[in-house]
Amino acid sequence: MRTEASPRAVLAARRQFFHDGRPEGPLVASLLPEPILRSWRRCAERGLDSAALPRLEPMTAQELREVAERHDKLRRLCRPEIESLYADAMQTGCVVVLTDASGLILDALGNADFAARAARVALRPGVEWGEGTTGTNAVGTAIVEGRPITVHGAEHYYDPHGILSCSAAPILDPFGQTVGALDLSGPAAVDHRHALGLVRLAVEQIEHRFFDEDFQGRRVLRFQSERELLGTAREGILVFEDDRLVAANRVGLGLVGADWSALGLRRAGELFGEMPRADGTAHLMHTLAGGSLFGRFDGVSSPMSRLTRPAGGPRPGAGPLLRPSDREAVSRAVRMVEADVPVLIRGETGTGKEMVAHEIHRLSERAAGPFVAVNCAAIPETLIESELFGYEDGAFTGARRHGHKGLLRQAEGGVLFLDEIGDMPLGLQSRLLRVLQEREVAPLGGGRPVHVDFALICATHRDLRALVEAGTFRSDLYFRIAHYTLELPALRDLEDRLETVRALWRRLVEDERLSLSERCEARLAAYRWPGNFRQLVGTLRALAALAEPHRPVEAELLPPELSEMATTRPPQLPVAGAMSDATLDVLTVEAMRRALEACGGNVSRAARQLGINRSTLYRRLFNA
Ligand SMILES: Nc1ncnc2c1ncn2[C@@H]1O[C@H](COP(=O)(O)OP(=O)(O)OP(=O)(O)O)[C@@H](O)[C@H]1O
Repeated sequence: MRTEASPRAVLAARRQFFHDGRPEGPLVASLLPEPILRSWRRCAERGLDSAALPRLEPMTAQELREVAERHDKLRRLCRPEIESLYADAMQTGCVVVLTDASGLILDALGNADFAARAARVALRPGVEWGEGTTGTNAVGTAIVEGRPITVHGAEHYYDPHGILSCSAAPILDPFGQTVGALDLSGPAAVDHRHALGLVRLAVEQIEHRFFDEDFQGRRVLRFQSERELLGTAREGILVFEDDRLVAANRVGLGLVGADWSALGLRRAGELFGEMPRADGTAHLMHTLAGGSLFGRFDGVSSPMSRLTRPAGGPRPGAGPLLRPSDREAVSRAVRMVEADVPVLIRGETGTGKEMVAHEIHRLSERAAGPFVAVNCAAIPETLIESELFGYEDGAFTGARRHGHKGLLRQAEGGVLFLDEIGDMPLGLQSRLLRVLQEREVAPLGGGRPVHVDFALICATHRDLRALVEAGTFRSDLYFRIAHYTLELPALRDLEDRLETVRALWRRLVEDERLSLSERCEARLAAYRWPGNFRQLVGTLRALAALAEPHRPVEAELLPPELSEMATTRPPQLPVAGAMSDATLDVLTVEAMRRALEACGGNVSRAARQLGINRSTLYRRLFNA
């Protein structure tokens, strides 16, 4: 990843960037590796002062113990690699560092002399090395960039960190979520040229180990182009359930030319000509793209125990992209949830409210409990009460004559997510308030109140305070649920839209041979995105489906409407009634989207299925 820059060149770039106030100066762009420059820009935009000391909030020993316990599985899975890197670190005067997904150091072991010096710049357990707080550094920047990186000496954002040379790689779980980072750090004065390679290999082993633990007895395909690599950490792994791809490692996705967005969408038959027999022995197999591989299929699917993401997090490969400031807000929200304080998420449609709620749940100590999402605007008013609070046997006749536990009780031990809370009818608001105060639910039909234990996250695109003033939302409920409000900005309000477009592309498209041209990126960044992240993600997925290796997607592929729409009002959904042209249009485009999704993003196949040609499908999806 790192293209070498001499220490002197970095110092010159540093002078120009930080001291001469010329961050766009020619030296900066020509002398610095691109990921470092991107990171400096992000830090500068956040207002971090490179000459100051980073603001640190080390944890108490008790807090650290609790965090370590929470990450017990990650630490256990990483132990063999940490031990072998430790031996190396002792000799080369380094420390091995394991962090969680936010960059919080869980373990730091190695050479005592260097560890003591490193501790002076707070490279020690209990301190967060996320890029947002600690500036450009290998751990934080690897997590933000989603790939391994070395940050050497003066490439660090903060001056005092110039004594370090660090190489880190993010650790991804089998669903493509970053769960931590592994780092090897040593003194900048010493050459650590093998550090990045060692860390990468170690992370490959760790990611491979996830599959021994979580997927016993599942339909796991292990494959490689050479038979000898089967059984090693270099083997590709894909896990199927009901024939659908549900988990993978990076090697496996790379071998079939897919990325994390394939999880949950692609079927085995769309990847391979024929699957090998599930007899645990190696067979020759062929990808649909014409490649030959050796594969071994293990295990059988058990229909009784469905595989769900551990902790019920967001759909694989589609976890939220969080800017450093959002990440901090999410960390605070996690602490709120853990302290049983309700969290309110506010943002326009498509800004990621539900994804962020999932993320808060996933990171919280309630992760092992359920995540129950209720869209208050989607359930008919006549049903919402019984759906939420449940009902006793015999409370209703007909189909609902048998009792129902209710969604509040289904969230027991986990998180209840009330989406569009602003649409909750007033009468129900009083009942909800009572439940929150008394922590008890009384089912309809006169059942005994039952104690409930759930954390509450609410979301809305409305201005709840205005609803309170208008008398349609209870003020006491508002004050109960809005102790901590997390605002998700509209995409058009982000200053770093270009960065966001690039970062999302990197997340969605694992195949590094596919890219967007600069003009295309600029057009995407300039657009207003009335549908926010949802719309941008859909657009990038469509572009990825059209992209060809080593040929950056040109802006010409974007229809002119994309930029024209930027200055117009967002299109209004048609009102119910006669089937207007606009309604037909919406339905047509929806059918196209569904077909594209069903075909795993394969535009040609979706077009064939719909009986239209590829360019029509493409044009219509973009014009939507
Ligand atoms: N931060 C993000 N990173 C990556 N993708 C995102 C992000 N936020 C949203 N998305 C994309 O947008 C889609 C919609 O997100 P989500 O349902 O969380 O939005 P929302 O704000 O709850 O929308 P609505 O108000 O319409 O329910 C997601 O499925 C995902 O593809």
